[in-house]
Amino acid sequence: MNTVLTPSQVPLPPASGAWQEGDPPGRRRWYEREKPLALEAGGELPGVRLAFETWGRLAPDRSNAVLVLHALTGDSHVAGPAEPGHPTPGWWDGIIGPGRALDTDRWFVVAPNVLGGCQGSTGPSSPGPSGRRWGGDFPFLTQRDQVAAEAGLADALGIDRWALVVGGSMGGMRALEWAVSHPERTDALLLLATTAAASAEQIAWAGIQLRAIRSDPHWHGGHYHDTGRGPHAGLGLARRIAHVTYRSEPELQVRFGRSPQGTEDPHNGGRYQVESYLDHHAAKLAGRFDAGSYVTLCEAMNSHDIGRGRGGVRAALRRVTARTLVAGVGSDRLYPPSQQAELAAGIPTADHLRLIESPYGHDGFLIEVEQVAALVGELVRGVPPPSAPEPGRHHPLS
Ligand SMILES: CC(=O)SCCNC(=O)CCNC(=O)[C@H](O)C(C)(C)COP(=O)(O)OP(=O)(O)OC[C@H]1O[C@@H](n2cnc3c(N)ncnc32)[C@H](O)[C@@H]1OP(=O)(O)O
Ligand SMILES: N[C@@H](CCO)C(=O)O
Repeated sequence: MNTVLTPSQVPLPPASGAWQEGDPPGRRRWYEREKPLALEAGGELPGVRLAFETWGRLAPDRSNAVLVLHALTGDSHVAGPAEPGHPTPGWWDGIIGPGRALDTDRWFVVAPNVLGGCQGSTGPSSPGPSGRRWGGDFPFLTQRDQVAAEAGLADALGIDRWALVVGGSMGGMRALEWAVSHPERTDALLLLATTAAASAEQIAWAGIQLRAIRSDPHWHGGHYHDTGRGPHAGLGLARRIAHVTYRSEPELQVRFGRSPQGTEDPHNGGRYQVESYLDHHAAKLAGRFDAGSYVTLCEAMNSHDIGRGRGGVRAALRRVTARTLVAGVGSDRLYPPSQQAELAAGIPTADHLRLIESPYGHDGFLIEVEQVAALVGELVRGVPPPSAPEPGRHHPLS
């Protein structure tokens, strides 16, 4: 039987870049899959566990469930204050909560940490079948495998269909996969700054980052978790490269220009401000994220092609029946709005393409909370209220 565990029932949290054995689990709970997960590329993954968080209460008719799917280095902590295991407030805190766009007096919001990740879900830093960490033996995953694991979580929660599935960037890939592989379980869909298939340039940027990590002498083919050292330099380099692609050229120019960092002299071994900024983001990620997970997730993103084995992208998009909004960020150079235009044109139930106005580039979908909240509001407006929970009785999952 698939099980859902509360923090006090969790026997051994998997170690990871951010969260080590013995760390307090915060408000996370865990779904444990009974059977191994059959993987798209062949083989299977045993011992699948997904960390997830929920907000609000599931209605008795289970009609008010919303699935929120995070991007590459995000996690299940979408809303709420900093807490044990999550040193920062939720990454979309302004969108989820009482009176907010996803009003938790009305909606039951579920956010899992992705399969292959390092914030409580099974990934390369988790113990494998031998009891040792998977490391470099962790299997290759696709977005479809990740969604298959999430479908198991939905089953365990008793959620037959999502009133809304929301995701940006990598989360948008999984949201789209939900709507294509489970149209009968996806009533509405919000796709932000994402694509139907990873493009050559996206694969190229991720490929360079993978090279950086694998070139680190502490990578050891992915088997570094018990060496006491990790490929932090490689991961930091990968984050620097990625972060430039996440922001826009005008933003970097206006914000940093040619300024030196403090009293440092770039003509004499010192750094420019923008270099210091990237150093900061590199160190921050290396301190909170597992390099093996980064590799697994980047490879899964590179594999993303919604049309694979489905007669191509156009045929796959025609399977979507959810009421859909697609939005891009005007200044996004990594996931350019032309990719979202393809989605909006190809999904029969999609409204016209929306553009988030932002100088921040791809990260605009994380930063422009008010505009994202307006899009969520547009999708959920008009949905009849779910049946109210009986006074004094809480659903066991809420
Ligand atoms: C720790 C966690 O659990 S994070 C939560 C999960 N993570 C995610 O969801 C990933 C998604 N999030 C992100 O990618 C990012 O955090 C974003 C997009 C939300 C950040 O966007 P912004 O708010 O615009 O941050 P910005 O790019 O301006 O960076 C600010 C940081 O740069 C630092 N900084 C700014 N200029 C400089 C400089 N010249 N030198 C060094 N550091 C600098 C700031 O001090 C600040 O540091 P802090 O974040 O440690 O407080
Ligand atoms: N900066 C974000 C967006 C990636 O698409 C992240 O690190 O998850």
